[in-house]
Amino acid sequence: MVEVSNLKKSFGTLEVLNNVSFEVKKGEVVAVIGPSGSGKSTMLRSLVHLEQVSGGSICVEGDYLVKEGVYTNQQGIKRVTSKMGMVFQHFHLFPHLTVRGNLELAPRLVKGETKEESRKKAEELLQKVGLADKAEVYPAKLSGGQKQRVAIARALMMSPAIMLFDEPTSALDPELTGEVLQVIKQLAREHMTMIVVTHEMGFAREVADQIIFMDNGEIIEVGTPDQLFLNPRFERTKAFLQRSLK
Ligand SMILES: Nc1ncnc2c1ncn2[C@@H]1O[C@H](COP(=O)(O)OP(=O)(O)OP(=O)(O)O)[C@@H](O)[C@H]1O
Repeated sequence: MVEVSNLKKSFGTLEVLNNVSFEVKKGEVVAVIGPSGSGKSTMLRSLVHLEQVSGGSICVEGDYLVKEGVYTNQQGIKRVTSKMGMVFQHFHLFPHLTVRGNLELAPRLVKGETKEESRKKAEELLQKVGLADKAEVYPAKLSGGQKQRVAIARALMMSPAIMLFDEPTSALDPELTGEVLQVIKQLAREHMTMIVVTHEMGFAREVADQIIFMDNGEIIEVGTPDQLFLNPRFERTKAFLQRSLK
């Protein structure tokens, strides 16, 4: 469903992605782990064209965003990026809109949905993330966990084929991470295809079909959670996990 090959990206002289390649199959949950600064966010942001890569290919459902370093046209970029919903560490909600307004804006503007259509969908999704009673509330009145659940519902409003999460719980107090992880787990049970950059090792182990371990702009090891957590062959991941879990 998602094929990434030989991605390259530098910021000035700093090489941040060095020949990153991986594949995500339909319905799969892929967790991306690795030390701070290893290029995880940059890789994820590249998929939705928030970063421009200097080489490599990104193909989603057979549609290329970039092929061997050459980007498709504007229309193609829109088509590919609209297949993906992105959730950021810091929520990025519109502060001047209510929860309902945050959810309904893009479907109305981008997809031309009617008020009735977008309202019905917003109500269903707020129910799904446990915030049916917050539709008329402004983001400032919500906890971090609630804001992130709104951000997830907002991304789902566009009916993406794949959801991307960039450290969705890193900005939350520990007692609020559970409610957000529960929503992501529910999506996994519904076979939503997802790529989740995370420092939550327990979550990665429980939910992911594949774990990608990145370090220094490279994918070092890829495997199932059991392989990465238990098999002595995956030495570098294990050393990282031991440091993280201390
Ligand atoms: N816009 C930018 N300009 C310059 N350097 C950048 C920019 N964005 C990221 N970097 C650098 O690229 C490297 C990779 O950053 P990235 O955020 O992708 O890492 P990460 O693995 O997601 O880290 P973390 O877990 O801390 O979020 C870091 O050295 C970072 O400082």
